[in-house]
Amino acid sequence: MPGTRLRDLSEGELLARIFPLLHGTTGPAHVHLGPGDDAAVLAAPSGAVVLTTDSMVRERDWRDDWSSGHEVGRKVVAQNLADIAAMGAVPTGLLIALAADPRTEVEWAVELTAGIAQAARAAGTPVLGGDLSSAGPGTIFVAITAVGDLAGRPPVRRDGARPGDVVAVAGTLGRSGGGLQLLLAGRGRTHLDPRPDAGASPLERAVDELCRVHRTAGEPPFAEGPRAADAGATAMIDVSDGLVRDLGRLARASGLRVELSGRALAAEAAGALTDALGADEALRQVLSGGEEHSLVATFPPGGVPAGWRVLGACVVGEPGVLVDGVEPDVLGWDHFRP
Ligand SMILES: Nc1ncnc2c1ncn2[C@@H]1O[C@H](COP(=O)(O)OP(=O)(O)OP(=O)(O)O)[C@@H](O)[C@H]1O
Ligand SMILES: Cc1ncc(C[n+]2csc(CCOP(=O)(O)O)c2C)c(N)n1
Ligand SMILES: [Mg+2]
Repeated sequence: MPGTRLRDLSEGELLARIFPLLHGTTGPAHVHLGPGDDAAVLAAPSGAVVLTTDSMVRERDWRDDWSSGHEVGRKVVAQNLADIAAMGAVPTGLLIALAADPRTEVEWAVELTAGIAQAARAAGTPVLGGDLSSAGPGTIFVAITAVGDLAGRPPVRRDGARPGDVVAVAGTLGRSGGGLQLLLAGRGRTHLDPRPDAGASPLERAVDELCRVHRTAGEPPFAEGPRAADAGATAMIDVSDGLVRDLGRLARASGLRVELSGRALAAEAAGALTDALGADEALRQVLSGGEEHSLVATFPPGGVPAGWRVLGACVVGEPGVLVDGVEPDVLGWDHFRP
């Protein structure tokens, strides 16, 4: 029913459109009760529950002329699953809250739910329920709460890094931030653009890749969180607001300085990012680009798991992040001081 708006349906009618999309996510045995009652009921396999919430707001976290509802759904799930992974945990369930202007097309809410369900299914995570509310003119607010389980592992916190530990990353850096730069500059690719065909130039393919990561968060390395925990990670965080800003949080919590290698960072900037943005802006995005939800962690020397790339080390010193001994001239994202 394209053109039908939320105000044309009752809450119950909208839920009747949404529930079938979630079928197939609620299979796991630890789900005692899924959506439909006042609350869901989950087993807590290892006696501790990991909880996080992360939301997206139209115009602040996405724009309808760039991203589809489906892409927003995938991205808001990725943000939450990355926070669960960054504790060394695996996700066991998701709750969805949606508040939207009644003029919003029903099709958009259905697409959002389909995107959420696709990402939930890919991660083997049940959608347990949620809430609906209306919002003021133009406003759409999507919040997800994620539940996770540590399977007996101790949580990997931000404050456990020790001098001498190695700093390493799983997943890419700067791609989402690079995509945002391209979209803001009018050089980006939106959900409305056709995808480049096989004959597209390397530049077109690079632009497409960066914008796709911006619109969806790409494929963050969720499974690397528990893997890093098992390998003895001493501290971990997902990169949501930019490498320097998020590592700065880890450094301050742990009371030490993180020294990054300019050479390692230049290697991160090589490829699609440099093809699309040039070397200087590519490096800036590696340092400051958020929303890609890669994982950075600290490991005792010799303990870096295969597939993680070393970026630097922890040393005794004033808490903060330096690149080749110099404080980098980047800020990263802050919602209240963009
Ligand atoms: N409104 C709030 N009320 C209570 N606690 C909050 C609130 N907002 C954030 N926090 C808590 O503050 C801490 C830092 O929040 P922040 O959102 O920066 O972390 P995060 O979830 O890792 O970030 P990101 O969403 O960027 O990955 C978290 O422990 C979070 O639970
Ligand atoms: C329209 C539009 N303008 C700006 C941005 C950039 N942006 C929004 S939130 C965020 C950091 C992560 O947030 P959180 O810490 O809440 O997970 C960034 C880099 C965007 N995505 N869309
Ligand atoms: Mg986080």
